[in-house]
Amino acid sequence: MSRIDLDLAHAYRPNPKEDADYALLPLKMSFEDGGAYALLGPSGCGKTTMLNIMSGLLIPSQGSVTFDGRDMTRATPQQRNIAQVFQFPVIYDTMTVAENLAFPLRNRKVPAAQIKARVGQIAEMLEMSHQLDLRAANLSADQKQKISLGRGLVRPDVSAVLFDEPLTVIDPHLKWQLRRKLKQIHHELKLTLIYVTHDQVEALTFADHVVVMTRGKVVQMGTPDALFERPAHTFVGHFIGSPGMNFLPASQQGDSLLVAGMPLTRTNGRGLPQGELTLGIRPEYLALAPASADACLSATVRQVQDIGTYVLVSCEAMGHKLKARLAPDAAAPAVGDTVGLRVLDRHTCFYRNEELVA
Ligand SMILES: Nc1ncnc2c1ncn2[C@@H]1O[C@H](COP(=O)(O)OP(=O)(O)OP(=O)(O)O)[C@@H](O)[C@H]1O
Repeated sequence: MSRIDLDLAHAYRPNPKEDADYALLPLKMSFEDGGAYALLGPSGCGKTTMLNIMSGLLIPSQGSVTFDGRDMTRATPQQRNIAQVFQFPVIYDTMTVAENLAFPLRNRKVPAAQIKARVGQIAEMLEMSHQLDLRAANLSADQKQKISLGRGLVRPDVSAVLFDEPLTVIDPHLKWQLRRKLKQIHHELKLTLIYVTHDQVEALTFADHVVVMTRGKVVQMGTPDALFERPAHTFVGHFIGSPGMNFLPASQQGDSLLVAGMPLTRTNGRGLPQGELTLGIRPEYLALAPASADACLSATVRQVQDIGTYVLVSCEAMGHKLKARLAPDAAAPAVGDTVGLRVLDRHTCFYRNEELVA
């Protein structure tokens, strides 16, 4: 296994001039040895480009890739010793499950006894021990993709295992089980795993560190907790969470903070910079108060939805839409009620030019 350092940019077109010409804007980041990472972002944000640059399928148009300090920018996937799992199964239909799992080890001339032990271990982890002697051709698409996952994980000596949306073809129930399973496997095998997905639940359940990307830019790399509590960029606040963060225009003027044009405090204990800001507060932290409560924004309740595990209250304040998530047993307001919204709380974040400032 290796620590992987990227210091690069990539444009598919020659002579890139503006940001939009880059599939990956200049970035500098490290993947630590033995970590479980997810690359998360919407379609087209550059996840696969980054993964292919790490695996050696693509050479970056600028900069370098190093493994444990060694320059690997132009090394082939074989030289990098990387295992890759794709969206669709890559297996041999004519072989049995055991032969498929053993294949990457046989290729490396691993002794037969070690192959048997490792194949047994991986099959057990993926709950495929009872299928080892079955021909892959006779298995369902789900089961075939499990073999692909197993083949990716079977070699203990790889620099890293890269997964590109590996659960796309998996049935939703099994998907849920496999996400957890992969996390468990990571703890047991201690391999460096890098997992591409556009699904936040998949990223947050699997990874210890999530790299959030948008429009070719890495906007935050952090633990699932950090992405939730302190989104470094408004995109992270909006993209992570269900529903995403609420945003309101704010302005610090002297010692007075205006939110959506309303003066809410006359102190600046948070050390906010003067001038225009964007206030962000997650629906989980947006508390409702009586309409007359101090330091609250007055709002009208537009919708109350019982989602089962929580109640979602949609409000409108000064023309801005906000959502609050209440506990299922909390007293919910009625549609049309006027309520106070406590938008200032220790969880409130402030942004300028989309970047977190306080
Ligand atoms: N071979 C290519 N030639 C030219 N442009 C490309 C090529 N591959 C990707 N791109 C462009 O680079 C950008 C990033 O694509 P990339 O596939 O890395 O994104 P992604 O986040 O993996 O998206 P998806 O989830 O849809 O695969 C996109 O604008 C895409 O159109």
